[in-house]
Amino acid sequence: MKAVHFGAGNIGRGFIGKVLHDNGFEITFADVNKEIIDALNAEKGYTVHIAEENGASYDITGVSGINTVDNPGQLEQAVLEADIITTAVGVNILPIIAKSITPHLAKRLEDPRPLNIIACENAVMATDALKEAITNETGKLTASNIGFPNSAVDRIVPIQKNERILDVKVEPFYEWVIEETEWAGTDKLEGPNYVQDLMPYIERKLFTVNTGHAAIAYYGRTLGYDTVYEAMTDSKVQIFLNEVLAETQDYITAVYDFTAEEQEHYIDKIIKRFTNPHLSDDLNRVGRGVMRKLGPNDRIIKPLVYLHNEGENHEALSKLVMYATKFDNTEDPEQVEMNSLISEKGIEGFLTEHSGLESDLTKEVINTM
Ligand SMILES: NC(=O)C1=CN([C@@H]2O[C@H](COP(=O)(O)OP(=O)(O)OC[C@H]3O[C@@H](n4cnc5c(N)ncnc54)[C@H](O)[C@@H]3O)[C@@H](O)[C@H]2O)C=CC1
Ligand SMILES: O=P(O)(O)OC[C@H]1O[C@](O)(CO)[C@@H](O)[C@@H]1O
Repeated sequence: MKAVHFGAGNIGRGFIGKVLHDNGFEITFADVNKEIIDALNAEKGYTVHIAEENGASYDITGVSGINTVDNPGQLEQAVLEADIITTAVGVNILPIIAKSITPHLAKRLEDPRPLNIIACENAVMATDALKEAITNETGKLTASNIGFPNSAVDRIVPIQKNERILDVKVEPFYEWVIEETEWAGTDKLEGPNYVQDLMPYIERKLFTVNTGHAAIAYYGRTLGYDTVYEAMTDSKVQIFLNEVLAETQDYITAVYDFTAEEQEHYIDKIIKRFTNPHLSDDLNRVGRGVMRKLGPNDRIIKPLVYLHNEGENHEALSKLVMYATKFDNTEDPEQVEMNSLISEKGIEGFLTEHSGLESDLTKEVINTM
């Protein structure tokens, strides 16, 4: 069984690569990072270290790399042989990945073996976005051997520097939930959970793990912290995190069938993950892509707008919007763009135009500070 995985970064190597390897796949990583691809081709393997006391280490073998900048032609053979294509590149990059896959797809689909294509990104229904970008180029795909399951991926993998460039340290917890209805073929992966309806799982994850993380990053930075672990030692951050997650709990339990008790249990588990002393996770990583994170369907604005419309408490999420607009990671191009939009249009103009907030909610958000 062969896999092509786009994005040989932290999640690619540390999470998706490990699951595919454990399922017996030979993995070809496709990436624009020459150093990583050269190392994959030289080493043919790497080690995943679990970040806990006496944590285990797992050798991932049978891997290779394609540099999609220097050798895009090598993708053809890899796609033709693939049983699965996955991505972990960042949701904004998916249209570029679509352009890499599309030229080889028709020929691959003449082969009756099932092909599943799955985007493993932090966004609601990211595979749908990848599928749309692909079908914009190919027109409607009628082959019955192709599946585009959406998925939710959850494993904290900080930016890190290791002695061996490919090795990667990951938290012990992981969850990969896949949309069963869209899966092509009968051979499923061991490890992921397959569900009929993904929305409850993806929104619960995005609006708990990722909203919570955003709260630590954006508020923690205003208090001068650099890492999640440091910020979580401050009771002000803990209190704010609890307030934010109580609000998103109201969203999750109102919109889906999770009970308050189930959600509280889920939150407890996640807060423990945020205080893992064996991981050092930079607030700049957790807060990266600030414009994406302030988008209408992302982790802050969607639950905020819902709670506002329902007349429910949304004060902590409103403050979180303001902390996000004050983030200061000028190495992130999205931060630079946001700063320039805010100086041109003001916070009010930015939140109305970019986040899609109605003017009454925009005013309310601004007045929380
Ligand atoms: N790190 C984490 O804890 C988690 C990250 N995610 C999501 O996983 C995705 C990847 O995140 P990370 O692995 O942390 O990022 P990363 O920055 O470590 O890896 C992304 C990789 O994609 C590559 N890439 C960029 N443009 C590309 C292109 N055009 N073609 C091929 N490769 C390209 C980069 O060179 C890099 O190696 C993101 O959507 C993120 O939101 C999801 C859950 C956890
Ligand atoms: O990867 P993104 O969407 O930029 O956001 C970082 C978030 O994703 C994670 O990497 C994993 O879920 C979290 O650490 C964090 O909440």
